[in-house]
Amino acid sequence: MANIDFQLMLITDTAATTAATATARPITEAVEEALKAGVKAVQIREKAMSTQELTALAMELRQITKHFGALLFINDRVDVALCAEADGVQLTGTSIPIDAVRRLAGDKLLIGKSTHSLDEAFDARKKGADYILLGPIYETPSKAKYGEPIGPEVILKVKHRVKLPVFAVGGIKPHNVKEVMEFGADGIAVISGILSSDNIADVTEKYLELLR
Ligand SMILES: Cc1ncc(COP(=O)(O)OP(=O)(O)O)c(N)n1
Ligand SMILES: Cc1ncsc1CCOP(=O)(O)O
Ligand SMILES: [Mg+2]
Repeated sequence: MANIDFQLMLITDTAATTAATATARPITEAVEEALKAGVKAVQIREKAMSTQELTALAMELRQITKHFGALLFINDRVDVALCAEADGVQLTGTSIPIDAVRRLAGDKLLIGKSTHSLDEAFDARKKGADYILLGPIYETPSKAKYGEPIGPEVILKVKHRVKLPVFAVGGIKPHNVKEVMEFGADGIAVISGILSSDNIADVTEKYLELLR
């Protein structure tokens, strides 16, 4: 199983990010630009893709991430993660349970869990997750339907009670990286801050600099 030795996870969402003119290009190109700038973990999160499209993208990004020495995670789809020989799977609130994934994948996959509260974080640890995403910390259009963001203070509470790497997600922009890290996050996960930027390389370098 791979090590969780990254601080910045880039999450893909072509539906949300290719609408912006500056980033209207294949997702593989955008991801490659971020990898060139130093990203060491990529999560493919493509809720609207067919299984075949998703598998093809996973295979392609597997080659590219390997070339850059970066980890690859697949949102929700354990089967696709195994097929593509990804490093991990990001389980959501409606995914196969953590213990079932562990039985299926053994130590082939890191298991991340998407969590939105202290209770969910605690539960993820109890059930055997390797790390969690916690959010949405700040307002972000893609999660507006779920109500108010949870705020950065929750990170501190989770870190006190849950012995797992915690990645803050949701509205993480360069100006609030310092805040989430001060509240105890081990790292951050970002979609629009990178993929909607008109200069992916520059903004990626900026995030990485802020995390040093
Ligand atoms: C507050 C909140 N947000 C999102 C969801 C459902 O999605 P989730 O389980 O977080 O999966 P990913 O967004 O990480 O793919 C939820 N249940 N509650
Ligand atoms: C996947 C996810 N989980 C919680 S918020 C979120 C969306 C993050 O997107 P952005 O970085 O654009 O706010
Ligand atoms: Mg989530």
